[in-house]
Amino acid sequence: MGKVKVLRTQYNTRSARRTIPTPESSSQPDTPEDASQIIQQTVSSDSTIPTPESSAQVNLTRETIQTVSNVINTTISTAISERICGNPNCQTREPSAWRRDLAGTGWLCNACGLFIRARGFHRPKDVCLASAAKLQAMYSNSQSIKLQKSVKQRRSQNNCDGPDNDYGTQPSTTAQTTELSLVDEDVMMSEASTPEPMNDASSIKNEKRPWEKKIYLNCGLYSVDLKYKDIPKRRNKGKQKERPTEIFPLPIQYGTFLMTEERNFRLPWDVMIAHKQGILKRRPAPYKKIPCNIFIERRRKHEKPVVCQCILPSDGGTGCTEECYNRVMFYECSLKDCPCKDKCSNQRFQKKERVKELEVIETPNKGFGLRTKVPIKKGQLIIEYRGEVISHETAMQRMETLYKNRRHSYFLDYEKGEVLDGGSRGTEARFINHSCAPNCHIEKWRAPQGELFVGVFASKNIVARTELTYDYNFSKFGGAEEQLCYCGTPTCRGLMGSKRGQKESIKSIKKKVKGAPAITACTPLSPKEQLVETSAQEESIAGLLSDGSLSSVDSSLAATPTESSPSISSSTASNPLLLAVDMLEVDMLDDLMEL
Ligand SMILES: C[S@@+](CC[C@H](N)C(=O)[O-])C[C@H]1O[C@@H](n2cnc3c(N)ncnc32)[C@H](O)[C@@H]1O
Repeated sequence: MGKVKVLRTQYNTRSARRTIPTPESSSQPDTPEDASQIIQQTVSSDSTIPTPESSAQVNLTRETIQTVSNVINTTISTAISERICGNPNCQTREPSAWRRDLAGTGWLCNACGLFIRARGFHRPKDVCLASAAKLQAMYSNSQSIKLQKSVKQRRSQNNCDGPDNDYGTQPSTTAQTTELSLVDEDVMMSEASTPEPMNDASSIKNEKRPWEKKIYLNCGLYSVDLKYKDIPKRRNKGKQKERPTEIFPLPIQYGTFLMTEERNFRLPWDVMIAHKQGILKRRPAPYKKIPCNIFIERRRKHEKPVVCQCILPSDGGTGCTEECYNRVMFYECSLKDCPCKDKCSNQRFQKKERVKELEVIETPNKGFGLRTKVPIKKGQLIIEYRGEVISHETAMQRMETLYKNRRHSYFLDYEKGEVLDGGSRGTEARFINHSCAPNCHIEKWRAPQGELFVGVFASKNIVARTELTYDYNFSKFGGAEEQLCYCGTPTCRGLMGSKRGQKESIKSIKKKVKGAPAITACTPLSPKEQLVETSAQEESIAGLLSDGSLSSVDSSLAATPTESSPSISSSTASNPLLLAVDMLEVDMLDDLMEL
C-alpha cells in the first residue's frame, strides 16, 4: 500500500503528467497492473479517432505514451523489486523512506539522503551501524509502541520529515510531504516488526536503554537491602536474581535498620545453654577510666609539700617506714623533696603501687562486684577510688536527673561538703560492694599538693578469688532511701545505711524509706573504727536471716537516733587528718537540703 503511494509521487514529477489520468479525472491505480491497463485504455481510446491529418501526431503521441508507459513500468518494477540504498556504507533495503541522490538518478534511504544533502558526503559506516542497532533496540519490546506514537504525534504537528530539514532537504509540496510522511510511518511500522539485520549489533547490545529508570541510592553504597527495599519488583521477569548482601561489611545504618525491622532469630547453641543455665556473662554499664580525680566545680589544690625528717637508710633498705612523721599523719611524701628519695615507701598512691590482678564479677543480688585473682597481704593498697569531685548540691541534682533510674549509687564522701562520684568516670574500685563483715577498708591519704587520695586497703590477708568488700557506712542525705544489704555475712546489719552499733526497728526503717529520693553517699569508717566491735551490733543481727532478708527481724531491735558513733569521734580526735573521713552530720545535711 505504502509503496503504491510512492508511485503516485513519481507521477507528479514526470513531464508526461498531463497525459496520465490524474486521481481527480480517473480512478487511481492501486497496483502496477492497474496502471498499465489505464495507459492501454488511453492509447486505444486515442486510436478510435484516426484522421489522416493527425496520423503523424497520433503516431508521435503513441510513441510518447509508449515511452512514458515504459518509464512508469520500469519505475513500478524498480519500486516493487528490492531497492538498495545508494550509500555504499548503508545499503539498506527497507528504510523509512526513499530519497533521490544528489544527481537525481539513484536512490538513497531517508537518513543517507538527508545526510548527503546536509554535508555533501555519504553517511559513514559506523553511523549507519549505530543507527541501525538503535532502531532495532528501540523496537524490540513493548516500549516501541509508545515511541512510535510519539514520533507520529511529532510529525503530524511539525509536518516535516525530520530535524535535518534545515540542512536543505528536497523541497516538496505539502501533498508530497504528507504522502512521504505517511510512507515513512508505514515503513517504520514494518521495520518495527522486522528489524534491520545488524552486523555489529552485539557491541551496542549493552547500551543503556532510554526508558530504563535510573536507580538513585537513598543510603550507603553497599547497603543492598535498603537500596532495593522501596523499588517495586518488575513484572513478567520470572524469578528474581539473588542479590549479593555480604560482599562488603554492612554500613553503620544497617544496625538501625535491624532494630526497626523485627525479624526472627535464633541464639547460637552455646549462648542459649549458658542463658538457660544462668551463666551467661553480662557486662557492666560503660564508664570512663581516669588516671586521677576530676574537679568539676573548683581548681585542684597546689600546696607546698611537707617534708619528713627521715634519714635515707644506709643498708639499702626502704625509708619512711612506720616512724615517718608523714606516714603517721596519712600524708604521702613528695616525690621530689623526700629525703629518702626513691627509697621512700610512703608514696604508694603517687607510684601507683596497687594490686593489678583484679576482675569484675557478677554477684547474685548486689549487681557487679570486684574480686582479686591473687592473694593480698593485710595493709596493702589494693586500688584507688577515683571519680569526679562535686559538691553535695551537684550530687543531689545528679541523683534526680542523671542517675534517676540507676539502681546503684557510686558516691563516696570526699571532704566536708564534697562527694567523689564514680558513676560515669572512675576506676574499678566503683564495683566494690558493701559488706557488714568486710575484708577491706577505705583510707584517705593527703597528697603532697594538698588533695586527697581515696584508697581501698586490705583489712586482713585476702586469699585469691575472694570478693573485695568494705563497709559503706552510708550517710543519708535528707531522709534518703536506704538499701537492703545482701552481703550475706553472719554479722549483716540488714541495711547498708545502718551504722555500726546502730539499732533501728524495721518500722522506723520503712518510715524513713517512704517517699524520699535515693540520695546516699558512702562514708567509710576509718581502720580504727572498723576494729571496734560492739556487742549491741552482734545482738541486732541475731534476728536477720543469713541471706540478708528482713522478714524475721527480732523485735528487740530498738530504734536509736542516727548520729556518729563514739568510736568515730575518738578516731578523728586521735588523728587530725582523719577529719577528712569524718561522717556528715544528718542534721547538717538536712539544712543543706533545705537550701
Ligand atoms: C559502688 S556500687 C557497687 C557496684 C555495683 N554492685 C554495681 O553493680 O555496679 C554500690 C551499689 O551496689 C549495690 N550494693 C553494694 N553492696 C551491696 C549489698 N551488700 N547489698 C545490696 N546491694 C549492694 C547497691 O545498689 C549500691 O548502691
